[in-house]
Amino acid sequence: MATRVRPSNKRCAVIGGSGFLGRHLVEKLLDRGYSVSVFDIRQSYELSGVTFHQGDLCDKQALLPAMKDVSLVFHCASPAPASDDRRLFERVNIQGTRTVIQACIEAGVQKLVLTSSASVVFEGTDIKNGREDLPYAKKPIDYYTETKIEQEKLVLEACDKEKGFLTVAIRPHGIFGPRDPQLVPILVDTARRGKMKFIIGDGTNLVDFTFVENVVYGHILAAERLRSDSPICGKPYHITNDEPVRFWDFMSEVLVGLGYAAPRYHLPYALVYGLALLLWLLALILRPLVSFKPTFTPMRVALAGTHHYYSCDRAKQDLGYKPVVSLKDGIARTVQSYPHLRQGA
Ligand SMILES: NC(=O)C1=CN([C@@H]2O[C@H](COP(=O)(O)OP(=O)(O)OC[C@H]3O[C@@H](n4cnc5c(N)ncnc54)[C@H](OP(=O)(O)O)[C@@H]3O)[C@@H](O)[C@H]2O)C=CC1
Ligand SMILES: CC(C)CCC[C@@H](C)[C@H]1CC[C@H]2C3=C(CC[C@]12C)[C@@]1(C)CCC(=O)C[C@@H]1CC3
Repeated sequence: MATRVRPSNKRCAVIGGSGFLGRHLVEKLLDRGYSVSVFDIRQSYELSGVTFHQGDLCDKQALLPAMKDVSLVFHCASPAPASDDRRLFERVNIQGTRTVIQACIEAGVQKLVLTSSASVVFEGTDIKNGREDLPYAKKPIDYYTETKIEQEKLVLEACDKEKGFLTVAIRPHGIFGPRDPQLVPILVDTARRGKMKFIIGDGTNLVDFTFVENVVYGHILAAERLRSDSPICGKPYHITNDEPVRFWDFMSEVLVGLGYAAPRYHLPYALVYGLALLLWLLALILRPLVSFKPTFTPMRVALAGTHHYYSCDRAKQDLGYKPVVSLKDGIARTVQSYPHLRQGA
């Protein structure tokens, strides 16, 4: 009878490892002596110590080779939140995550770490220092978040100490850093089109923005602390910079760092939200005839005009988490990493 190779605890797989967070995670895992197999729908780089497997995570047969002899899997793949494609979110984030769980169990993987999102509890109204025991949003802000909720439930419910399959979910919020494809590029694009002049509301709302290396650190701590005798099995953890900041101060610092003017004029929140809703409806109705994507979607307006920051006390206590890069340094490193997005470049 063929003996089964015992998976090395320094061999792991990163699903979504070609993406923004995934690639930072892969780089840190290599630094810490892991060998990594990446599974992603695209291959965006080459790196020694990394084996790439290209495929759709909804396809179990494609996933299995990436999990061979692997004891630990990170799942940080998702379609981009900006997409409005409900069926795609359902297929990848819900059905695909079921497939990932089945593949893990079949391949003998012992630990699964999911990248969820703090937004699973956000309904577009203020959250101040929200803890993990807040209920899931009954009215999530968009399809993306709706499917992130189902995805998190699936992964946490799959945790089974008896069977030796352990799971945990990391809930980051507003990830930023070098190579981020959405926050800074969208901000700069909005500024270049002259639309970044206005502050929505009074500008005092506090929000978490989390430097990508802190998010990576939270994932690795969770993976390394995930044992059948640890309190973290089957639980979600907020990972933030633990420095809530005024949304508009953060945006202004990034904009000014890149040579653009900071927004100055205030507009009432209700007015902008109403207009964004109207535009969104119009875009929906006209979709068969013309396709346009409004910059200020109701989701973005809600994120820009309300308080939403989260306590990471549970991560501090159970994981020994503490941010490794301050917000100030994170912003400086991010701004430096985008020379091509500077004003006049
Ligand atoms: N960015 C943020 O602020 C936050 C992100 N998150 C979560 O963090 C995770 C990583 O996000 P981020 O790095 O920003 O996103 P990215 O889009 O940069 O990375 C996701 C990766 O997954 C890939 N992917 C998408 N669909 C599939 C599929 N069917 N099969 C295999 N791979 C697929 C993407 O490919 P392609 O690009 O071709 O689609 C991409 O390479 C996600 O789960 C997201 O929900 C949570 C909170 C905040
Ligand atoms: C046009 C402007 C008013 C604002 C531009 C910045 C936004 C693109 C970002 C500000 C907060 C970000 C955020 C996310 C995406 C990018 C922002 C809207 C997420 C929705 C990404 C996915 C998540 O899971 C939650 C994030 C919350 C914060």
